[in-house]
Amino acid sequence: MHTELLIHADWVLPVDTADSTLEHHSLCVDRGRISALMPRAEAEQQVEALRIVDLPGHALIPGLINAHTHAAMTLLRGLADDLPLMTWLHEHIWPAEGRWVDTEFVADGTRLAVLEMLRGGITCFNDMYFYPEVTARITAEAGMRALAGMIVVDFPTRYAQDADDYFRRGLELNQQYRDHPLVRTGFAPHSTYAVSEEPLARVRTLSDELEVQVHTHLHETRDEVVQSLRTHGERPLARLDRLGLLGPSLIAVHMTQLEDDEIARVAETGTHVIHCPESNMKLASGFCPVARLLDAGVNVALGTDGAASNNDLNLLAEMRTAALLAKGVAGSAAAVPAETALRMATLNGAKALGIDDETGSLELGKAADIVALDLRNPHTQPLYHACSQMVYAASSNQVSQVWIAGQQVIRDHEPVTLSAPAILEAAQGWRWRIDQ
Ligand SMILES: CSC[C@H]1O[C@@H](n2cnc3c(O)ncnc32)[C@H](O)[C@@H]1O
Ligand SMILES: [Zn+2]
Repeated sequence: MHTELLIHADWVLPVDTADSTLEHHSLCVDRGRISALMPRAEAEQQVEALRIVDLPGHALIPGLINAHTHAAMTLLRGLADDLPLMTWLHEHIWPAEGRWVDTEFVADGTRLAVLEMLRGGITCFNDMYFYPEVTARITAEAGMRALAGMIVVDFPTRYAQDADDYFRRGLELNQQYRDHPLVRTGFAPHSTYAVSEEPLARVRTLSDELEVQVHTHLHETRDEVVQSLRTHGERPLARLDRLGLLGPSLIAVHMTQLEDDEIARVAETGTHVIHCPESNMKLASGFCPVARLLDAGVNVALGTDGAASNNDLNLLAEMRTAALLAKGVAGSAAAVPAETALRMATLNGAKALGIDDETGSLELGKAADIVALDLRNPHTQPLYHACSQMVYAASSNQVSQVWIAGQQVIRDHEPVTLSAPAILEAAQGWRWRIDQ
């Protein structure tokens, strides 16, 4: 058998239905797709490869999927910390964005985010930010996957003047990336408090028509729910339900406030939930009841949120936090075991973004989105269980190789498609411009 690329590793965690950990296995990659997964001994006998990558002491996992972020906000990392959500947004972040966010900001911020995410094993992200056409271009240039958000908010910004303008720009983006192999688009109305019902209804109609996902902040804080009850006499989830937005196309981010009947409704409709544990803790937003959602059959994936509320874009760390926090919230050490955390960071993310036929696991025919972690570091030795080691002990600087659709984007810890020095210099420039 001939293949373009053959990767040997000590462990392969494909995120299959059995949560397998395969020892001494090899992956074949051809024309950007996984063409075989077999014991190394067999591969050495049967496979002739153009390129062989031997990774002793490494584990291979599917590319991580950051299911909620605002990539360009890397340039606001550390600008305003230790504040609750509404103070943080209204008094710091939105004024800074009003003053500074333009196409150059989004290009430089997204490049920094893409560099950080690729180095940490993230191969795909779901983004919500101004100038998504810039985010999409930078991402495609780096060879990374993304779902670029066609954003909608009620207020005018430098990006768009009114609802019609937001929709017009979003739809242009959707057309532009219709057949792109890596970048797709989805609607991204910010929240039920920043987007009124007429544009939300339009999102519903257009997302059905275009068959795209809808990505929104929902039940992030108790205050959001209280305000909605006061103003509309309904909880935000109920408003979206009334507008017909709950369903497998909805990606609901945060969901820290949920009654039992709401969990049942989310499960019944197939709505996806994105858990952002570090952002929720930092902004003191609340705790998403992850174990209860999973028990109810809800697809729960992981996101970092933006770097201004986290303050990094590290999904390996988010996996660990999610696994630990779930145990505390559920009062059960069995809540969110390591295998579940890895699934949430990979296949569940792909399901939420509607791309699980393409990525999210190391299975035959799927795109070769592959991450190799070097587990020979002192803090990941000795090794009893590769998955547990990865979730509870590994750090993102152990990511040594990353492939997306078969293209290597990180080689020996370094980016292949991006210039790190130029990106860091641009970020430094913004730091002095924004906060002299
Ligand atoms: C319309 S572009 C996205 C918008 O969302 C803001 N944002 C970043 N993080 C959060 C969060 O946790 N909750 C609500 N809004 C957030 C970001 O600053 C942009 O203005
Ligand atoms: Zn967010």
